Amino acid sequence: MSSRTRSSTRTTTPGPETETLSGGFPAIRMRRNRKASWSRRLVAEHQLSPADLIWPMFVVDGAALRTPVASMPGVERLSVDLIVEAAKHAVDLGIPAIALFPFTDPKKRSEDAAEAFNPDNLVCRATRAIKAANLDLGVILDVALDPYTSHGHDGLLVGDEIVNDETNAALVKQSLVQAEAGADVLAPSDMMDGRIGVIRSALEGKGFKNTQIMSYAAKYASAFYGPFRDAVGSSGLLKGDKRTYQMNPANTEEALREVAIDLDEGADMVMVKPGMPYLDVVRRVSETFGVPTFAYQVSGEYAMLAAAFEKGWLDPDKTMLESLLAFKRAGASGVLTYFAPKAARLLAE
Ligand SMILES: NCc1[nH]cc(CCC(=O)O)c1CC(=O)O
Ligand SMILES: [Mg+2]
Repeated sequence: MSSRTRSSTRTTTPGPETETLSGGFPAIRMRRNRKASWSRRLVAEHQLSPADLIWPMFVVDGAALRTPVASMPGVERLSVDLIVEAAKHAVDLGIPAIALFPFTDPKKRSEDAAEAFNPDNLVCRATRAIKAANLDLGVILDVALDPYTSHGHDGLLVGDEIVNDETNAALVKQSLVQAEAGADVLAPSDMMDGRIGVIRSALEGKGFKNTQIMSYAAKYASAFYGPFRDAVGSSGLLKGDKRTYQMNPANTEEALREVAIDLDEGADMVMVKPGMPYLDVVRRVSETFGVPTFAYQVSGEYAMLAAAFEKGWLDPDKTMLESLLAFKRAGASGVLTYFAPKAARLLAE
C-alpha cells in the first residue's frame, strides 16, 4: 500500500483498487469530524456567547410604559423604570452592555438640537437610574443629534448643508452631559469628520479619562435603518438622506481609512454598520487593525428576520443564532442586536 499522496498533479482512474484520488479521498473524509455532536463541538472554530452581545434599547418618557415599535415586532420602547428592570435582566442573561436610544417628544426637537445637551434629557436620566442600581453592566450612549433635531439629521443644518465643525461642537456638549450622567461608553454615530478627536480631548479635559469611545467608524448610508427611525420618531421628519455624511455602500477601502482616522483620534473600539450585508467590511477591519471591532445588526435586518419568523418562513431560534454567529466568523468582537435577550437565553440552554 503506497503512502498517501496529496499531489493534485497525479491523475488516477477511479476504481476499487484506487488508494487515493485527487483531494485525498478516501484517506481524507471531511465528514469524519462532523459525525457526532461532541466532535462538531470539538472542532468548532468560532463560538457565540452572551458576552458577545450588546442589547440596544429604546427609552420613552413616562412611567410603567411600554410602547411597541410597529416595524420591529417584539421590540418595545420602555420608560426609565422599565429600562432599569431590563438592564437587570441583561445582567442576569450575561449580556455585558446595553445601548440606549431615546424616543424624543417632537416638542423637544429643535433646529439646534438643544435637548441633546440637556443634562436631564431622557437618556441621561435613564443612565443615572441604571447606574444607581450598581450593576456590572456597560451603558453605551449614542452621540448624534438626530433624535433631537427637528429635521431628523445627525448634524446641524445650515441652508441645505449639514455643517461639520459646528456639529462637532454640539457633539462635544452632548458627550459631556452623557459622560457626566455616567455613560461608560460614548458611541458617536453621526459620521462627522474629526468628532472622535474633539470628543476625546474634551473628555480628557474634564477628567473623564476612562470614558470609552466606540466609534461608528464605518457607517453606511443604508436603507436598513428605516425601522430605527420609526422607533426614535425621526422617520417622518427626515428631509432628504444622509449621503453627505454616511458612507457610500459601494466602498470598502474608504472604510479602512475611516477606521484608521478614528483610532488615531482616540477611539477605543470601532463599529461597522449595518451588519450582515457588510460582513466583508467587518472582516477587513478586524483583520487590518486587530482592535475591538463591533458590528451592528441594525433595525432593518431585525425587521427582515422577524417578519419571516412571524410568517413561519424561517425557524426563529436557529436563524437568529446563525445570523449572529456569522459576525463572529467575520472577526467581530461583538454584535449590537435587538435579538440580544432572546439569543442570550437560547445560548444559556
Ligand atoms: N445616528 C443615529 C443612529 N444610531 C443608530 C442608528 C441605526 C440603528 C438601527 O437601524 O438599528 C441610527 C440611524 C441613522 O443613522 O439614521
Ligand atoms: Mg470618520
